[in-house]
Amino acid sequence: MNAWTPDAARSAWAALAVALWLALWLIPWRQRRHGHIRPSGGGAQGEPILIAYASQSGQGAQWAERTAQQLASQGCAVRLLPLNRLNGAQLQGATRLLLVASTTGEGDAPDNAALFESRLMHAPQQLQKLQYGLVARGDRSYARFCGFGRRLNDWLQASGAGAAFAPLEADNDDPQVWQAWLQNCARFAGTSTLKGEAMTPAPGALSAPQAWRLQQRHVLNAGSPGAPVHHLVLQPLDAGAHWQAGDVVRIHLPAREGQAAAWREYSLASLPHEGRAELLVREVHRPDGSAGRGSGWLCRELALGDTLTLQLRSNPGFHGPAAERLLILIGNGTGLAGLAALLTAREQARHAGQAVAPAWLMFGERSASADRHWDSRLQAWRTQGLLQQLDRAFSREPGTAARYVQDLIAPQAAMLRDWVGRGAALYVCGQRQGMAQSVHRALEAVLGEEALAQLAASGRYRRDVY
Ligand SMILES: Cc1cc2nc3c(=O)[nH]c(=O)nc-3n(C[C@H](O)[C@H](O)[C@H](O)COP(=O)(O)O)c2cc1C
Repeated sequence: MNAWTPDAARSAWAALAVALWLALWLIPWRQRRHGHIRPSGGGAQGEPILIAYASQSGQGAQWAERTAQQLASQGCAVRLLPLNRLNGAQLQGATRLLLVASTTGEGDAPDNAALFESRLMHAPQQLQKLQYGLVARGDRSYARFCGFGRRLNDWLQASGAGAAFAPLEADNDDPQVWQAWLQNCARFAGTSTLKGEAMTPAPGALSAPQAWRLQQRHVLNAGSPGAPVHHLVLQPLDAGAHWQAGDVVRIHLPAREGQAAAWREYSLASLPHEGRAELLVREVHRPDGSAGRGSGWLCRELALGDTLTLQLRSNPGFHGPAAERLLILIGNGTGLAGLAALLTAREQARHAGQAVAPAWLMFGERSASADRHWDSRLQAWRTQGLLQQLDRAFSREPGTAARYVQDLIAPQAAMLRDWVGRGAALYVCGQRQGMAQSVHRALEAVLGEEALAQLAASGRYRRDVY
């Protein structure tokens, strides 16, 4: 379970967006206080219904937002917030709570709910006054389907809260579960039946499956003590593939003997104007020596020229800040792909004549001689001034030279504070366990827990970790 602040960046972004939307369209500004959303008709009395969400890539946050919009349009007072924003005292005082709980990792809580889980869910609380409704969201191809939502429901039950309706489980955006959820929420709120707007993915959230071809593949880190990292270049067979920096690709792994078809996600390192998709894929070797399903297929089995099926997935939680904002990028291993996309976007912005603020990259790998992935690319960005500062840490160097990426943070505390003081955004990409947790702690030590939480809440601290 990763450590995290009360406000995970991507869901905070979604919360800000919906708060703005609601402020503009649903309610007079003077009726909005401390996140409480009261209907313009003035029909609802008493405490607003809390709508809390746990969402990593934003789909669950969208469910919560649309639920809030629908209830507000029916005259209910609602308050929308990421789960980390709820503390024990608020919960004990609350009477009505709706929860949208997605799962990430291996049955884990999303970043914007992890703190809630670690602070509150280790033991039952006194929640006898609370009535709640819950929809758990996940993907049935994962072993721990809806793992976090199920744990949350078990804990609410153990804490004496009353389920207003049987908890629902949705395989991604399952439209039937969405309809059932909306109807249950309407009954829970005591409003007339809600409209049941179809929960199709947001425009562009997930593209239709497309055929692409494997054009190039080579190992970037020959001689590394780590597993091989492959640089893959894919070419679309048809025109019209669109994505932006921060987005991910979902690759279809065909069914084969004893194994159903599956999907695997990878960060896109390139942008569509380059006419190709670049990925970094590290070979996974299981303890029994066999190859990981996705990496084995992509790095070993697929031949150059072969076609594959993929979908492009919008990942708004990791879309870059405005080009004129200072940018601090932190990551390790194949996380460089997601960070490189953000730098490529800045390079493109500069070519388009926009003012671009400098970036600073802190990157961790194992070997100083073998693991300088994409060094020439990084050096070119330095020469262009896009990358003002490049710091690398290598963990398998002899003696005191061995450092992890998180070890780069404390020695540069003054510069980091200065950049953040001048408005820098922090983007972290790579390994969740280990790297992202340690980087988070190091950033907290330098910037302060509260300040980092504020950065997350305002969308200036974002992570794409796996
Ligand atoms: C890296 C990753 C790990 C995931 N792990 C799980 C899991 O363990 N169990 C599960 O049911 N779903 C899992 N999912 C599926 C997500 O729960 C599902 O895609 C959901 O729609 C994401 O919702 P969100 O956008 O609110 O985060 C995972 C998805 C990703 C990208």
